[in-house]
This record gives sequence, C-alpha cells and structure tokens, in this order.
Amino acid sequence: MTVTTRIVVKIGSSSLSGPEGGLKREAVVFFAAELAALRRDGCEVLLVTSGAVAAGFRSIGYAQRPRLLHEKQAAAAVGQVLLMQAYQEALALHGIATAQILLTRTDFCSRRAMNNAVMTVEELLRQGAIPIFNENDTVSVDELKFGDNDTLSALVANLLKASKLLVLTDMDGLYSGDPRKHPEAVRYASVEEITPEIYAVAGGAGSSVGTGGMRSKIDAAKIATRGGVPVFVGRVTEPGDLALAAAGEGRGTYFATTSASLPVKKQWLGFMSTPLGSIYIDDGAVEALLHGGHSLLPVGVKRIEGSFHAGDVVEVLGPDTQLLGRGIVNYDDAQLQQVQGLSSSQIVPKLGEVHRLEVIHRDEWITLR
Ligand SMILES: Nc1ncnc2c1ncn2[C@@H]1O[C@H](COP(=O)(O)OP(=O)(O)O)[C@@H](O)[C@H]1O
Ligand SMILES: N[C@@H](CCC(=O)OP(=O)(O)O)C(=O)O
Repeated sequence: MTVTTRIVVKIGSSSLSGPEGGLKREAVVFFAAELAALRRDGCEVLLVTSGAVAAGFRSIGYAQRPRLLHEKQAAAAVGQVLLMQAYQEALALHGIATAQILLTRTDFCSRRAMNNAVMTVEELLRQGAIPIFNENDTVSVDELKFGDNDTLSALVANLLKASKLLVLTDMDGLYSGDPRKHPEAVRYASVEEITPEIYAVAGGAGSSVGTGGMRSKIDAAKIATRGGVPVFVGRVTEPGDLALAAAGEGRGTYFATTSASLPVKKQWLGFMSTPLGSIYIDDGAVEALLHGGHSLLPVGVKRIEGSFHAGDVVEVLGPDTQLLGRGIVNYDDAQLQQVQGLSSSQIVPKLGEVHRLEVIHRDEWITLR
C-alpha cells in the first residue's frame, strides 16, 4: 500500500500583497502552479491562505490597511471574494477544483463539529479538490480571533494528520533576530526543539500587511510539531521551490517533531479548546503536576477565576501567574471555591459524595509551559 504524502501549505499576506494593498494576481498564479506541481508529484495538498484584508481594503475605499475590527472585517468580506476568485481561476488552469473553508476559533471548541469538518475535507481530497482555508474574519470576534493564520494552519495540519506543514512567508526562515532590524542576524537551518531562546529571537510582523510575524510562526511550529507534523518556515519564489521545500531542501528553517506526538484528545485540549476559567496553584502543586506526573488536588489550589462547570476546560497558572497548562476540571467553580486548600479527607465531609476527588486528573491535563 502506498502512503500518500499530505501537505498543508500556508501562504501569508506578505506573499500575496504589498503595503498598498490589493492582490498580486501573478503571485496567486505562481503559487497555484507550485501547488499543482506538488499534486502531480502525488501529494495531497491543502492550502491555508491569508490575504483577504490585504486584498480587499483598497477596493472598499480605505487608503491603508484598517486597524479597527469592524473595518478589517468589512475589508475581509470584500477581499475574500477576490482571493478565492483568483485561486479558483489559477487552479482551474491546472484542472483543479477549489473548495473554500472558513473557520473561526469557536468552530474548534466542539470536537463533533471538527470531526464533521474533517470528514468533509477528506471527501474533498478524495474528489481531487484543493481545500482552501482562511479564518472567517467577518464573524470572528476580537478575543476569539486567530488573527494571523499561522495557528490555524498548524491546527489544520494536526487535525488532518498531515505529513508536513510548509509555512510560506517573505523571509527565508528564522534568523537570530529580525533581519529587517538586525542585518547581521544569521539563519537557523533547523530547530530541534522550540525553547524559550528560540522564542526570544522571533519578532513581530515585518510588513504593514503581515500579522504575527515570526513569533506566531513559532507558536504554530510548536503546535504542529507536538502533534507529530514537521514544519518548514521559509520563502518560495522560483518554480520548483515548493517541491524543494517539501523535500527538505527549501530556503528556510525546518522544525523537527518532538519525540512523542500528542494524542488527538490532548491536542484538542491544549490548542483548540477554549478555557472557561483559571485556577492558580501553589508551588507544591506545580511540582506534583509538572514533574511528579500527578493529578491536581484541591489542597494545591490558591485562587479561582471564571465561571465553569465540571467537564469544562480551565487553564492552570503558577504562583508567578505563569501559564502551566490546561485541563478538564471535575468541579463547578462554586464547589471548588468551597474546597480549595483542603486535603482530600476533608472534601467529602464538606461537599458530600463527589464524582472525583482530583480537580484535574493527569489523563485530562496538558502541560503548555
Ligand atoms: N527572528 C526573525 N527571523 C526572521 N523574520 C523575523 C524574525 N523576527 C521577526 N521577523 C519578521 O517576520 C516577518 C514575517 O511574518 P509576517 O509579517 O507575519 O508575514 P506573513 O504575512 O507571511 O505571515 C518577516 O518579514 C520579518 O520581518
Ligand atoms: N484572515 C486574515 C489573515 C491576516 C494576516 O495578515 O495573516 P498573515 O499574513 O498570515 O500573518 C486575512 O485573510 O486577511
């Protein structure tokens, strides 16, 4: 049995538009040809494309890329049509059908909705179409936005069990500093592990049309590599460059997968779910949870924020308010208020029979630090 290579390609606004806005149609034609070449090589191809706001803002009458949310949403509503029209025309030249999938962060909260989306995408791939994803900008509200599409591309790659994620941008990889500000910076050919030092070198967006910069690409690389998908971040400008990038010979930085890839349930918990509350814990609980492989017990809980029920996702923070991870909580917030700081033998006398003593069981926990 031959195993098909499934590749998710992400194209940033900076590769499709300039500071003056509008769509560089020749860029879309070029990328469509590159995607078609990958397909001819026998790969399944999925595309995550940005560029709706950049493509649309001038047509709707803004002189520059808007900053207010409703203006960006209006620009995206116009630009998304232009973007998809350009891809559809360019891919049709290669006999490839184009499918549009617009997602918001809230769509990822429901595992059922996601399973449905996955089945639809699998069917599109079986039928030979290229699914093209973007954030559904016109309905995303500020606090639930991906903003940039780097994270979205990592989630798509994990959900669809891609073989690789290729994140294309205007820079040929991650440098030891933003090359626009530090010309002496040197490029990393590969990154084995995404450490705080790697985050420290990654800066924000480089152009007026890009969002998130290298930092959000590192976030994406972390999500994808933990899910078992290796990542390339780099530049594709010449015919054949995309195939080279897929083959490990591209102009960019390669991020290796971590040794054990996370089960789907933990990927969902860590990167797709929306936490409804925050639990602050003491040093002893941090040690038990992060290093001892134990569950979180009420005795280690110092403070609770938010309104949640048993079964909801919450985030857990240490004494220095640093995010430690996320888990599925076994208590309602009001119950937890009553038992925080109590030892296990004090719980039943206080609350009566409880389903589970742990606040978060270690099987329903993911470390994000
Ligand atoms: N350490 C770094 N190495 C390379 N590029 C960096 C770094 N830090 C910040 N950047 C910036 O990230 C930009 C790419 O991200 P972004 O502007 O969001 O593009 P896109 O629209 O392709 O997602 C580059 O143009 C670059 O200026
Ligand atoms: N969904 C938005 C993405 C915004 C954006 O700039 O993203 P990116 O270029 O990937 O950093 C759009 O299509 O305009």
